[in-house]
Amino acid sequence: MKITNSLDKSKIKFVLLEGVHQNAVDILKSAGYNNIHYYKEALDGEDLIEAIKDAHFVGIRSRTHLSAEVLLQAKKLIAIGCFCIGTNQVDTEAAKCLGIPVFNAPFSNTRSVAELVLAEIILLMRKAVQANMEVHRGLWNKSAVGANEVRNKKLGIIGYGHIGSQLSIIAESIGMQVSFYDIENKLPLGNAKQVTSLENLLAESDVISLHVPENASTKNMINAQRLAQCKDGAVFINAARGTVVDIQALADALKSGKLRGAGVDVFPVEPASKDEPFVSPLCEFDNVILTPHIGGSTSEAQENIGTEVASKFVKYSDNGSTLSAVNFPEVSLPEHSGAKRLLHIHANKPGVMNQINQIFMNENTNIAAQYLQTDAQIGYVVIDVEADDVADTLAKLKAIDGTIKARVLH
Ligand SMILES: NC(=O)C1=CN([C@@H]2O[C@H](COP(=O)(O)OP(=O)(O)OC[C@H]3O[C@@H](n4cnc5c(N)ncnc54)[C@H](O)[C@@H]3O)[C@@H](O)[C@H]2O)C=CC1
Ligand SMILES: O=C(O)CCC(=O)C(=O)O
Repeated sequence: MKITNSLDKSKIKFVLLEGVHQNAVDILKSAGYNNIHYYKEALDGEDLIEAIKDAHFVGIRSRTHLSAEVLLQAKKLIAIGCFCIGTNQVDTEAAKCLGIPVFNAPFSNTRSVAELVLAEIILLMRKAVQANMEVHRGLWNKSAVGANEVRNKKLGIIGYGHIGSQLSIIAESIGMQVSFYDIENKLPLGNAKQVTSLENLLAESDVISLHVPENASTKNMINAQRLAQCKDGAVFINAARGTVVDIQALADALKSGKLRGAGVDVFPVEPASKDEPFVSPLCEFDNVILTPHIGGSTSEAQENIGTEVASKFVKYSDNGSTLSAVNFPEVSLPEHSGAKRLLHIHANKPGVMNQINQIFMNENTNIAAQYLQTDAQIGYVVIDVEADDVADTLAKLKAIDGTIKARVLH
């Protein structure tokens, strides 16, 4: 009989929240994981803790908040998957210190966001958003005043990453002149130009679009002072994160007529479900497109994300690979047929690796391969051994001072 020592696949519990794409479920099932608990909505508070307290893998989108306190209650958690780009809804540092890698899908919905933004730019520049509201109310106000083509207009992109750079290309293809501001030096695509002053970008652009992540440097990056620096009559788009813009300052800039209009997909506080009402000072404006954080919500994007993140779960569960984890030492591993694979996550302090290797020396076990990556806080070592039964070895590894997690793979 083949001894495996590892957890039976049927016992590995996956909790998928926020209606992630069916592809994710299919991929897990085809890899032999059938213990899948699927929720259409986000969960919070006690409901969230109850759902994930004995889960090994948790998949979320942007609405579920996994704080350090919540993670501490999920004692069996092996990995988290954000079925989106942003990982700001997870305390990724706390997860790392608990030995939990966080995976995401860094590209799969970027085209969808860029397309939505482009559509909003055209509609807002044409005043078609107000026109739509007026016609719905029975008002036939046929006018060219304040309506413009986007051809030859200046688009200023803040954050020239995966989304900003794609927007740059498609906006240029319809004749816009693109400049961008980014804290990093970026290769300008097409005829785009990088500028070093955010103030100048705001002053020169007919349209401003934000594509930065949520972090300390971007919190309220667009405030009353920055909005005052914008060109009169500019269009303003935020499909990045709600915390990047002072929402009251944006409402004031719309009320005063400083801005021609805005497209806003993300908000400082977003309802956790469709049962909660949406409240915002932006609701009163006809010249503002408000969308419920749907920048990445297309069939194409969700299907790709479902495949990408579920595949990362399977890879980590079956093989131990942490490639592309956002918070964890990255190890890309070959197959381990013919060997038992032990995974050990530990505090990165002197002596731990010595103790690990000592165990194998004392047992006289042949190490077929060893892979180690560390960062300032943790070390992740993967050891392939030629042995049938590693239950004792695993117990000894778990007993080493500084061990965060240890497991053996199928
Ligand atoms: N509305 C939606 O449904 C979606 C929203 N997003 C949001 O869009 C953000 C951007 O996505 P990607 O382009 O894929 O990210 P990315 O990481 O590829 O690009 C972000 C860019 O912002 C730059 N940046 C960071 N801090 C900055 C600062 N203080 N000033 C100027 N530039 C700064 C970075 O250097 C990088 O080039 C995500 O972090 C996410 O929050 C992403 C997908 C869907
Ligand atoms: O579609 C989602 O759930 C979130 C999209 C998003 O904001 C992201 O990918 O960062």
